Amino acid sequence: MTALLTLDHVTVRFGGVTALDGVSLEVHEGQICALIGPNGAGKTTAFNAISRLVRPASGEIRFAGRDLLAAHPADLAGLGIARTFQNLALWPGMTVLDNVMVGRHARGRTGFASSVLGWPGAKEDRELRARAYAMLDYFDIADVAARECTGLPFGTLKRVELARALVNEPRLLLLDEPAGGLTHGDVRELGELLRRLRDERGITLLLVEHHMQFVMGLSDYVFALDFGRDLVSGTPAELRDSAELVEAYLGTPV
Ligand SMILES: Nc1ncnc2c1ncn2[C@@H]1O[C@H](COP(=O)(O)OP(=O)(O)OP(=O)(O)O)[C@@H](O)[C@H]1O
Repeated sequence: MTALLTLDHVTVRFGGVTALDGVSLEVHEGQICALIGPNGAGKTTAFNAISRLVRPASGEIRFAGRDLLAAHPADLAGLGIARTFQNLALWPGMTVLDNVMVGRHARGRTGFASSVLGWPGAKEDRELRARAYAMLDYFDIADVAARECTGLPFGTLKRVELARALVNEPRLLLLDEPAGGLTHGDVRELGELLRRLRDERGITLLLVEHHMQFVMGLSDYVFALDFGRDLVSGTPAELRDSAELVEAYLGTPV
């Protein structure tokens, strides 16, 4: 299997705090992988390093054979990487459709303003609109396309964020706590949806998640961090009885 994403001894420091300390991991094409670990373990920092929001002090990050640390952060969408955020990063006063269309501007020639404001002239704009609708349809939320995000149920907004990330047709999707704040039923549906994304669209997924049952039921491979370091990694079956993992979570059974 080919590694799509590789972190090789990545260290990130914030002043005197070492948030990541020589972390290494490999995500293979077509896998659903999870990054787990107690609060402050460095999971979000790892995501931020991959997304080029923070710069590692040392180490390498490679994506599809390219040195990601040499790429400009604005190029990530073009390279095929998309992400969602722990706290929804949607524009509340904009419609669902416009929020999804904004996700596409990084790849098209049509600018941000013309995408959002609907300036004329754009064959590309019409195609973008059609793509955004298709994504909303895929996520079963096409009926709220014209609604403002304000006031929509949290589970729906999570789907809007997913649709926005996917409208760029990424190869790798980074999901920061996708199950956070969802109801039991929403979590189950999300799991099915993510599996379909992998199976039907070939998208590789890396998620940061605290919901252990969700992680262990969904992932092909799991990486656990603790205090910014690699703790253990393996398939959910391999990790189920991991003493290190149980200890890291202070005795909480996983
Ligand atoms: N911008 C920052 N400035 C200073 N310290 C930071 C910054 N971001 C993260 N840290 C520190 O780095 C460490 C790792 O934080 P990080 O948010 O990556 O952990 P996490 O595993 O995602 O935690 P959680 O599960 O609570 O989201 C923590 O000690 C945190 O306080």
